[in-house]
Amino acid sequence: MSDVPEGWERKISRSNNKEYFLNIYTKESQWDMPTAPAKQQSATVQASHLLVKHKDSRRPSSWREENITRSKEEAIKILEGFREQIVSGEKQFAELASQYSDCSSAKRGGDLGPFGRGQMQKPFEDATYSLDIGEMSEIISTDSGVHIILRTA
Ligand SMILES: Cn1nc(-c2ccccc2)cc1C(=O)N[C@H](Cc1nc2ccccc2[nH]1)C(=O)O
Repeated sequence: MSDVPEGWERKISRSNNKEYFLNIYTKESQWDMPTAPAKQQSATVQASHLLVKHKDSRRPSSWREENITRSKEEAIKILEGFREQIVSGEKQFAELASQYSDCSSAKRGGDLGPFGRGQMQKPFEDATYSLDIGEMSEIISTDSGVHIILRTA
């Protein structure tokens, strides 16, 4: 049986008895035989966010409010309040995101799913990639509004 490149482990799927390959560093798996040593950093990250839009947002409208007129300063104050409630443990991130986020991901507790570099607005991408898993960002600003980000994977 041919060996696998460095960092990969051969496994047998319990669901269909087929062979698959596990990256021992990132715990990502694939069906195809790897042809190179396993990458030690995952290409994608996963995060949830709570977005508060303002009148200068790229699209000053959301599922919560048809016409958003608050100023950026007001949006930051609102978001600071949410961040304090999360840091104190009074509220959970997903609870506040689902109720107050101006992003349509609110319906998933703010979860954006996995994404790689080049997919999200740069300030958002850089902030997420600089977080450790489980860490919450300070308030960051994009063309969409102001956000707090919780990195989840
Ligand atoms: C990037 N993205 N993913 C979703 C999403 C993901 C999962 C389930 C439902 C919606 C919504 C969006 C999105 O761009 N939403 C925009 C607001 C917004 N702008 C963002 C900029 C960066 C990251 C997330 C952002 N979300 C909107 O609703 O006006």
